[in-house]
Amino acid sequence: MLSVDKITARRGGRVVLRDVSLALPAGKTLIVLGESGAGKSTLVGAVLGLLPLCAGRVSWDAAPLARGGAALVMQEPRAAFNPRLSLRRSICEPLRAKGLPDDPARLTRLCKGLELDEALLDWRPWQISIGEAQRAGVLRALIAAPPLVIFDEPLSALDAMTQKHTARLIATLQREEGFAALTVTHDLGYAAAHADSVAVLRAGQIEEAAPAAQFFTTPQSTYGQSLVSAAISLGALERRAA
Ligand SMILES: Nc1ncnc2c1ncn2[C@@H]1O[C@H](COP(=O)(O)OP(=O)(O)OP(=O)(O)O)[C@@H](O)[C@H]1O
Repeated sequence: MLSVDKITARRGGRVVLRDVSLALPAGKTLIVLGESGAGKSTLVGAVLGLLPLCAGRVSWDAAPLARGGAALVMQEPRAAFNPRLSLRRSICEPLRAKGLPDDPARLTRLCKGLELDEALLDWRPWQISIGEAQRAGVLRALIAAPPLVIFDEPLSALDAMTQKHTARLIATLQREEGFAALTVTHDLGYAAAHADSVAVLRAGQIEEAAPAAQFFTTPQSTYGQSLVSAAISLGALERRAA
């Protein structure tokens, strides 16, 4: 279980996360919603241990989150890859970082799950489509079987059809692999379809945290209510309503 306990973090001398607490059980999906500048990327950096904390603690099963214990899937699919290296080389890098041998059987299984032609792995990242690069990024995140995967706006660079397809593949793999997913997004439709729980971040603080079913039917905070009603009027919550 991921526990984020009252963390406070600064950027450029300014406090941009204050007293943030979150809990995410193994195998579940917690979606953090928030407008631009709310502190979502800072939260991701803090959970990954990339930013020093002014206060608080991030732990997995009550111990500090180990190096390699969390993997990141970034918004810009090709950013995860060194353009000079084959995808295969970059994808297997998390195994090498953990001192593990390459695992061709697992690579083949994950490629199948992500509907990614394994032959593409010998190409460079700029030679494949954005949708393929995004799935290759998910493959790289999962290859060393981290207990926690952080998705930072994972689908926003994709067109609507590719978004739906990739989201479905990720959800199936999550059921098979059992990783916890911490996903930050602006996309309430995605959150309604995939979250077990939701946290709303606003100006660096948690405005509301609730099980997804509760949040989308009876949001408690004024900001949560405005998010849900805006999403309903834009038709982004159709799937949950259906
Ligand atoms: N390196 C930095 N130096 C100073 N301030 C920063 C730095 N990085 C981020 N900030 C500020 O911290 C606040 C939170 O930024 P953050 O990137 O975490 O927000 P976000 O919710 O991820 O936004 P977006 O959705 O636009 O990516 C913002 O006000 C931002 O301007």
